[in-house]
Amino acid sequence: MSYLDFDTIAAIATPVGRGGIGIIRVSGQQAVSIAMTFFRSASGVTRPKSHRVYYGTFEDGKGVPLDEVILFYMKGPKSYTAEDCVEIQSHASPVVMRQILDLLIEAGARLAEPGEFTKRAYLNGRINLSQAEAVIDLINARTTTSHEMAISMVKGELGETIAGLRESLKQITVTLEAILDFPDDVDEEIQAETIRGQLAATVAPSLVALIENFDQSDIFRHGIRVVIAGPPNSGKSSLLNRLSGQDRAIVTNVPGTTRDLIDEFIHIDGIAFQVTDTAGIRTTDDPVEKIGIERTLSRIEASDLVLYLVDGSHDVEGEVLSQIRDYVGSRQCLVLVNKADLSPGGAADALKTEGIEHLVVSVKTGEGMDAVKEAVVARILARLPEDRSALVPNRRQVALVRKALNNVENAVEGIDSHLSFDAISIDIRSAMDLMGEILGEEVPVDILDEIFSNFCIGK
Ligand SMILES: Nc1nc2c(c(=O)[nH]1)N(C=O)[C@@H](CNc1ccc(C(=O)N[C@@H](CCC(=O)O)C(=O)O)cc1)CN2
Ligand SMILES: Nc1nc2c(ncn2[C@@H]2O[C@H](COP(=O)(O)OP(=O)(O)OP(=O)(O)O)[C@@H](O)[C@H]2O)c(=O)[nH]1
Ligand SMILES: [Mg+2]
Repeated sequence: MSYLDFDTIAAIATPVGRGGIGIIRVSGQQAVSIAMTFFRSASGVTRPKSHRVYYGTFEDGKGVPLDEVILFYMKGPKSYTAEDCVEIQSHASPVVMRQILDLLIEAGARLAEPGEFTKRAYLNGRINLSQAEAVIDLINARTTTSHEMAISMVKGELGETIAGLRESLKQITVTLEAILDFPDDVDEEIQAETIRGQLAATVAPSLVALIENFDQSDIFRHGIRVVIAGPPNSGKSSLLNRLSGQDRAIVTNVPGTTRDLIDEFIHIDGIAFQVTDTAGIRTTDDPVEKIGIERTLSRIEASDLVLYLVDGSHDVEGEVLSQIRDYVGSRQCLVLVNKADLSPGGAADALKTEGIEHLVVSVKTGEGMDAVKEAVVARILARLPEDRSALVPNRRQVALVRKALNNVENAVEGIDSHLSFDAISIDIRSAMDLMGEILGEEVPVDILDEIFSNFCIGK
């Protein structure tokens, strides 16, 4: 199917609401004739030239101007969709834009589905599927880090790697077929060794690297889960408020104030964190507080990092100390000694004696808070690949990469256990097909629809 077979679509491409300028986009063979039905150029132009902008008015069916607009024409295939594209730039009044869109539809355009412009760029062969998927990640990126990941994909670097892997697998298949066709002409032992080498030393490690990049960067997508924990009254809710810059959680000097989990999303250095304030951990008979403490403990289990806060103006109880020892030994945990503005109790000394590293802070005055943020980021970055622009597949793609790795490992085992070349060839072929599916060459229609339905209308 070529782009000539598609109908002409139109949509508002900019967010709905009042603003400076809004864009209505039209794509397809009839884009120019449909747009020119209502556009009156100030200089009298009736046939716009490609990659030129024209100033004029957009008129309703009766010749009454709706708005002064700019019309921009990109002739296919040199356009976003690789089809003829016309953009009408109007004032961003929802009323005006809606009327322009309605008129375009009256003139023969169809309202575009979510993601349909990008889908056409893909169907018309301008971009591959992983690039199209990256466009949506780019739009949805909430942090500079997830934006970096998406932009490298829009550029198509992941696609190049996958295409390279597929090419290697194809070479191997060709070799295998030659062996099958002319079994007498080749030394099977030597060929099998060569193929094994390629699979184990090149193809498999590349697939493993993609999976590792996904696993390591996955926390960037949903936000890193930080739990603030510690005994009652140590200043946990105050810390949540300080980090989020909002008066989010209730703070009182009554121990046991916080009962439920309180979540806030914050950004530090372009990284998204989900910070959770929790009920102070202590032995209690209060049934409500008990449930709160159970929730604290299970949230700690699911966290990426614990900020364990103690009150520095007091001593630390033995029970608390042993809990800190447990946490520090078994997970990512940063110990904070709070209330540095008050005269010190024994907490910091007790931790020092135990050899437990900690930061001294005052949530109230803000003292030491920059060091806390730095330490949090350092702990997280330590778990990530050095190369922040490393190629990161998305969830759909990594599932296919995992399957392909499985095939490749089967093939290697097959060679080791002297399986027939026929059997090995089946695994290699299926790995090859999976690479094609990542690039979008053999994707079932329902999966395609699902991918593009995650876009917004006009993209
Ligand atoms: N007004 C406007 N701004 C926009 C877009 C758009 O479609 N319209 N974009 C989209 O949403 C993004 C830019 N992306 C684009 C990607 C490719 C092409 C394009 O025409 N590609 C052709 C020709 C390239 C060339 O002239 O060398 C090609 O790749 O063949 C245009 C925009 C962001 N800003
Ligand atoms: N002087 C001083 N007081 C603080 C500091 N941080 C918190 N506080 C006070 O300590 C008390 C307890 O603070 P919260 O933030 O409610 O403590 P919490 O750990 O959430 O307490 P629970 O919810 O009961 O577990 C409040 O009176 C705060 O104003 C600090 O850095 N210095
Ligand atoms: Mg609290």
